Amino acid sequence: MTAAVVLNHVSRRYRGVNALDDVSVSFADGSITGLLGRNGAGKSTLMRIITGQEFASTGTVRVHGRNPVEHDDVLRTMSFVKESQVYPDIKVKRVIEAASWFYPNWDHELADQLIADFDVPMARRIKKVSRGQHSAVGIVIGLASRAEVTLFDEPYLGLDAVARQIFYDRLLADYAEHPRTILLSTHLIDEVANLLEHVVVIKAGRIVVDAPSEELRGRAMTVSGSARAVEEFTRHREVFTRQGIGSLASATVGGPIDDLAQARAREMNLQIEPVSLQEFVVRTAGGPAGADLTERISA
Ligand SMILES: Nc1ncnc2c1ncn2[C@@H]1O[C@H](COP(=O)(O)OP(=O)(O)OP(=O)(O)O)[C@@H](O)[C@H]1O
Repeated sequence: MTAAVVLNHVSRRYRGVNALDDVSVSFADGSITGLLGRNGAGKSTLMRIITGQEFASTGTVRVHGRNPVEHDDVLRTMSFVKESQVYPDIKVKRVIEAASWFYPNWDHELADQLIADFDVPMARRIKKVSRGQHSAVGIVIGLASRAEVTLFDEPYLGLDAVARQIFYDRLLADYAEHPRTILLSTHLIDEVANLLEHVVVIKAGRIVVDAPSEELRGRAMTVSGSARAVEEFTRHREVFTRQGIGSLASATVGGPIDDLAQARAREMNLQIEPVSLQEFVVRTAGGPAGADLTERISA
């Protein structure tokens, strides 16, 4: 698979802050990647650098082989939807119309469908719409632009659960018909877990996980049951966390767990489940509790 976006040894320093620290990563053509990490990890900075809104202090960025800040036509192949987007004080209808002029692959039919789906108030001034409606306008533009590289940075602040599900459904349906490179940064990890083909986790400006989602599913498992059985089963395994209440216990251990061990676990009445993507990210991008797991995966 060819790479649509390639970053090589990119660092971004603000006064006293290393927002990105020697980041080398690529995003494949025709893939949906989750860009995950804690507040302040560097996700937005990475997206701003890819879309030419920010310069890297050092390192190189290429989008389809070219430097986005030097090529206006490369910028038109990218759509960047961010929660903090500021629009001029005009009607929503005009905001969407302006976007349709900018993006060469704009799909009017899809835009109309999304406007109806999200019940976007087209005649209202953009500065007067609700928080969720503001997010919906960004989503309409992000999807209808059908840009070769589409970046969603926490795109749905204020959107209710129904509207978020509509976003996921429309994104998947349109992506299936028109594959492109999609980067999605969000804190609602379990909601998007099934959408993601690839996961990149950033921690304090560094990439600590860069792997296909499928591969992550087996990397850590939770074993639970009687405290004594959990203790015995995990004795010779790598254990990341342990919890216990009375005679019950659970432990997160490194995977995968082979068939023989699975059979043994069943005999001991233990339950084995893969950790959810959200738990996985909490442990890899989190604080001291996740330190061991982080080291293992980034090694
Ligand atoms: N213009 C700026 N000036 C100074 N520091 C900045 C600037 N922009 C970002 N930073 C700092 O760089 C770091 C990374 O910020 P960034 O916005 O990329 O994080 P993020 O992962 O997107 O966080 P969140 O999930 O909260 O949106 C933070 O410590 C932030 O305070």
